[in-house]
Order: sequence, then structure tokens, then C-alpha cells
Amino acid sequence: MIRTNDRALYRRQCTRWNTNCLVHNNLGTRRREKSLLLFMQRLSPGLVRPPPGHDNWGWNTTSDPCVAGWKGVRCDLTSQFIQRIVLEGLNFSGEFNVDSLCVIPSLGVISLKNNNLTGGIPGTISKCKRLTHLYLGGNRLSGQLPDGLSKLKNLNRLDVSNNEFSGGLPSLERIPGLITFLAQNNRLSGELPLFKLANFHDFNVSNNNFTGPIPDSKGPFRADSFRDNPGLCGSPLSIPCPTSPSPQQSSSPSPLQQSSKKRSFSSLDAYFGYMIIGLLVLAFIIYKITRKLESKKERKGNVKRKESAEYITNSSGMPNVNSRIHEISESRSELSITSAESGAVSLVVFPGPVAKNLKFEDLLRSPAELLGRGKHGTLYKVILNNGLKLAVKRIKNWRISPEEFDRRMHKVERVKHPNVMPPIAFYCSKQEMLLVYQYHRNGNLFSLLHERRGGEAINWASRLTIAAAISNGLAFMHLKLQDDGIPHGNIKSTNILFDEEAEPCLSEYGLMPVDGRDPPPLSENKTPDTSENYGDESMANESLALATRDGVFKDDVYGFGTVLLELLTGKMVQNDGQDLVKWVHLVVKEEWTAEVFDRALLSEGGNEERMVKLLQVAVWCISEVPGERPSMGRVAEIINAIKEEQEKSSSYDTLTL
Ligand SMILES: Nc1ncnc2c1ncn2[C@@H]1O[C@H](COP(=O)(O)OP(=O)(O)OP(=O)(O)O)[C@@H](O)[C@H]1O
Repeated sequence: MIRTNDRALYRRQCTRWNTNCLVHNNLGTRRREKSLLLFMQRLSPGLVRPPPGHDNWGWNTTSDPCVAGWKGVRCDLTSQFIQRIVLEGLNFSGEFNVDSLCVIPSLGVISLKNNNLTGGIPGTISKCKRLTHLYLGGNRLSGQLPDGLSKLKNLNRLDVSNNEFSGGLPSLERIPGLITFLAQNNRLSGELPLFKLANFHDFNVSNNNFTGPIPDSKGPFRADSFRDNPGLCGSPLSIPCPTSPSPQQSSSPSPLQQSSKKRSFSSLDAYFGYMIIGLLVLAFIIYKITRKLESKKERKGNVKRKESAEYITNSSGMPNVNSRIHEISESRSELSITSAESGAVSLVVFPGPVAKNLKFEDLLRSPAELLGRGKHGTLYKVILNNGLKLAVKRIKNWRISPEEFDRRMHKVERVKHPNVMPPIAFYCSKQEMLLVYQYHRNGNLFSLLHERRGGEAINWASRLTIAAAISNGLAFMHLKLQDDGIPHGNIKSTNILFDEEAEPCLSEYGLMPVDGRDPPPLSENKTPDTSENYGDESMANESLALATRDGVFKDDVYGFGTVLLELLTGKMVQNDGQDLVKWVHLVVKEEWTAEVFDRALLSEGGNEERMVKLLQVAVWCISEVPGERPSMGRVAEIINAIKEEQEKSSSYDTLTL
């Protein structure tokens, strides 16, 4: 779909800018044509003509590969430089003539998958300096993979699977951006290079003769990627690696060596002994000090309870912030709060059916379970005596006055949208800020996308529904709270929860300014443009306030763009140093757009044209310059249109959790 569009666009451009095309054609392109023809002659010895059924083969000395559109040659639309050679599944039985191809400096992609090529990969492949993708899987190529491969510093994807390659691997771990390495079903041997597997998207070396340990046991790949290598060991294979004996242990030691060994062992033993005693003494001292402090605190607490001091203790371990919410377990923690201001502040409960008669004491008395410790505070699940489950956020490090907090929460609560979770109560003193929501047990979008645990991936229609619902909610909130300068401030997939009806809803609206920034307050009922009474300075201040205010709303748009990318790619925003935004920019720039999408979506047969449209919205939202990002209103409009198209064209699957 994308390729057809590109070609159509190119034809249009070439007709419009006909002189450009002509100029380019006359600019010494003969050399590259000759090279291409040489390459083709070796690929398909004796004939440069289309295989049966391929009419527009093109390749000849009288035409320009970009203008005439030679089969398998893709060029940059404006510069007319050759970018890709893609000749897959055409039954070519010749050789891969690297030398002829690599004289084309702009070449980024070579794909000769699923032919019958023989011979090897010459070391001169290193001259293809711009190469990002090399796909040679499914041929009969043999010999060793050359060292030249490891010099391709721009290479992202390498597929040499299903060939007859043998010998050891070159130092591919030196290629910084390599994210795909497929080498299964060859006769490769030796140890695997020290790949950082956590950075890879695809990795398979199964069915070879590799030996030694699997590098980077933290990598995300299962045993399938390594199986059928008799000498390979370590996780995720269930073959433990033998602990290699030291040379001293393997050769029989001399009596002198034996005695020195004994000596060193006994001195080691002594060191350990001292260490253990030291640790025990230290532990005892710490124990004593803590006991003392605790009893002091207890005594103080008894006195102060009347005046009340406030703090929250939590004795349970901290579950993974991103993990699904666990049902309350034995390891409970107590959310104990007392008030230092003896009733000066109290819990503000918003009117509504959920927490009608909720009292501050109810929160204090109820058991609390730690749900997660985020960037902006700690979240507890609290179960009241009447069985009501609440999520209580204890906010940290927000330099905001109690009055401003109060104002914000009232404003946010008043704006109601079905896809935005309203706060049901809050508490605010000089020492403590708490925000209370209804607890939702259906998990969040992050878990749904990335912690499937063997379950099915969510389908395209559901992802589009979620994107539309959240964009609607966010656009509505922006519209209503723009003048108050209250954005969401922390849009991400863990803040998109599924309510009791499995409807997606945005949580924690307005809770935190992004990166601790709070927009400067605007003067009540005035804007700098309309008032003529402002002096220059106040005008400047107001302009700054407006710019900052707009900026924080555009930060929300960026955050929403990253959520769209998660939905489209199925990948996490940050994964062991891999940055999703950077990766998407890179792939889209290379016009290799289809690679962005989650494979589950492609194999489900999700409509690629609509996926591309949603991707365009996402890329717009993550524009580097905030001013270039669309408003949430515009974003919602486009996504709803895509969803409508989808609904018209297919019977709609219901969202299943
Ligand atoms: N009302 C709620 N009901 C149930 N689970 C919730 C609720 N609010 C948040 N959660 C979940 O609890 C976990 C911890 O939330 P928390 O807000 O502390 O983490 P975070 O979103 O990663 O961090 P932060 O928002 O502070 O940057 C997350 O998985 C989140 O999806």
C-alpha cells in the first residue's frame, strides 16, 4: 500500500517537475546503471529479462532505473538516489555481486530473500556504508559470514537465515543499532558474540552448531531462538553451563602449590569469619538503635495523637509499578495518617454515589496495600469496612499551596467526561496531599499491551477504540480547563485504566505538572491581547504565562502521541535504553513504515491504510517543536474519522479484556 502510494506520488512529482527529472537523468547516471546491470547479470546469469509473469522488468541500458521504475529498484522521490534493491522470491540462481551494488553510495536496503543464490557474501560488503537492512534469508549461500559485515555501522537488520553458512560469526556485537539478527538453519559454529539481546527486536540462531554460553541472559528471547545447537548453554535454554575449572584445579598441583593453596584457603576462611562476626555486631547495633527510636516514637506518638502528626508507614515490599494490580494479599501495609493541625484540615469529599459518607478516619482505619511508587508519589489500594475499594495517591514533592491544590481539584472534578476518571475526595495539609479515586480492578493499558502473559494480543479495532476514547476525553478536558491552565501533566499508558465496564479512562488528571513545572497563573478574566491597561512588564509576564500554559498542554499531546505509538507498535516507550520515539522516527524516515506496526496487527489483517493514518497522527503529536503539535481537539477529530471509516468497513469486534 505504502509502496504503491510512493510510486504514484513520484510519478506525479516527475510530471510536475519534469525538468528536475530530466536534469537528473543527464547527470552521469550511466555508471550506476552499468553497475546494476552487472549485478543483475551475476544474480541471474545469462538473462536480464523478466521471469515469466513479470512484464515491467525494466532493467536495460537505455532507461533510468528511477524514472523507468526498474523492477525492484526504489529511489528517493526528490533526490532520485537509489535507496533499495528488493528482489525477493524470483528464483534467481546466481551470485550476490556485492562489488557492483556497493558502488551505489545511497543504497540502504538490499533484500534478495527466497531465491536460489549460491556463493558467499564477499568482505567488500563493508563498502555499502549506508546499508541499514540486509535480507538474504532463504537462499543457498555458503562460506563464512565476512568480517566486513561488522563494519556496517548503520545496519539495523540482518537476515541470513535458511542458508548454508558455516564457521564463526564476525564481531556483530560491534554494530550499535543492530536490532534484528536472524541466522537460524545454517551450519554456523563457535561462540555467540556478546550481543546485548535486550536491545534486539528479533533474534534467532536456532539449528546451527553454536557452542558456549548464551550472552545477555536478560534478553527477551525464548528458548526457541536458541534451540538445536548442541553446544549452546545457559538461560533461556534449560541446559546449564558447566563451571569451567581453573587451570590450577585441572592440573595436579605440586606439594608447594598445595600448601600455598591451603594457606590461602585458610586465610580466606579467616577473613570470612571476621566479616561474619563484624556483620553480626553491626546488625545488633542497628537493631538496638531502631528499637530505641521506635519506642521513642511510640511515646511521642501517644502524646501527639491528640494534636496529631501525620505520616504514612508502609511495611510491605513494593510490587513492580507496572505490574497488574494484585488483589490484596497477606503482606498488608497500614496507611496511617494523623493530622498535625487538629481538624484544621479535613477530607474533602465530592458529591456522588461512590463515597457518600467517606470520612478521613475511614481511610486511617482501613488496611492499605502498596500498588506502586511512581515518579510523582505512592499509590495505595485501601479497602474500607463496607468493602468499598479506593485508590489513594500520596503525592510527593509538589510545590503547590494547599489553596491552589484545592482550587485545581475542584476545577478538575467539575469537568466530567466518561473517559476521564474523576477524583472522589482529597486531603491537603502543609505536610500531606492525598487524592482519592475509585479503585478499578481491570488493570491498565500498559499491562494490556505489554504483559500479555501468553494471552492474545488486542486487535486493531480495540486499539482504535481505546485511542479514540482517550483522545475524546483528553480533548474535552483541554477544552474545559485550557483557561485554568490545567493539563493532565502525565499522559502514559499506566495512567489509562479500564473501568468496571472495561471502558478506557484516563486517571490522575491535573495531578502533576510535567517535570514539576506549574504554569504561571493567568490573571483572572483577562488576556494580554484584550487588555489595554497592562504595562509592558505585565504584558511580558502574561505572554510568558500563556506560552508556558500552551506548552504544558502540548506536552500532553506529546504524551498521547507516545501512547498511540505503543498501540501501533506493541512496544514499550522505553525498553532497556531503546527509545520508541527515536526508533519510529528512524524507521519512518527510511520509508520502511510497515515495519513499525505490531506484527500481531499485521497478521490479524488490520487495515494497513488506516494504521498508516493513525501513525501519521502519532508522528504529528510527537513533533519535536511543541508549537508544531496539533491540538487535542484536532487529534480527536482525525482519530474519530479513522474509527468511523473502520466501523463502516467492518463488523466491529467488541473490546475484550
Ligand atoms: N484508580 C486506580 N485503580 C486501580 N489501579 C490504579 C488506579 N490508579 C492507578 N492504578 C495503577 O496502580 C499502579 C501504580 O500507579 P502509580 O500512579 O503509582 O504509578 P505510575 O502511573 O507508574 O506513576 P506516576 O503516575 O506517579 O508517574 C499503576 O499500574 C496504575 O495503573
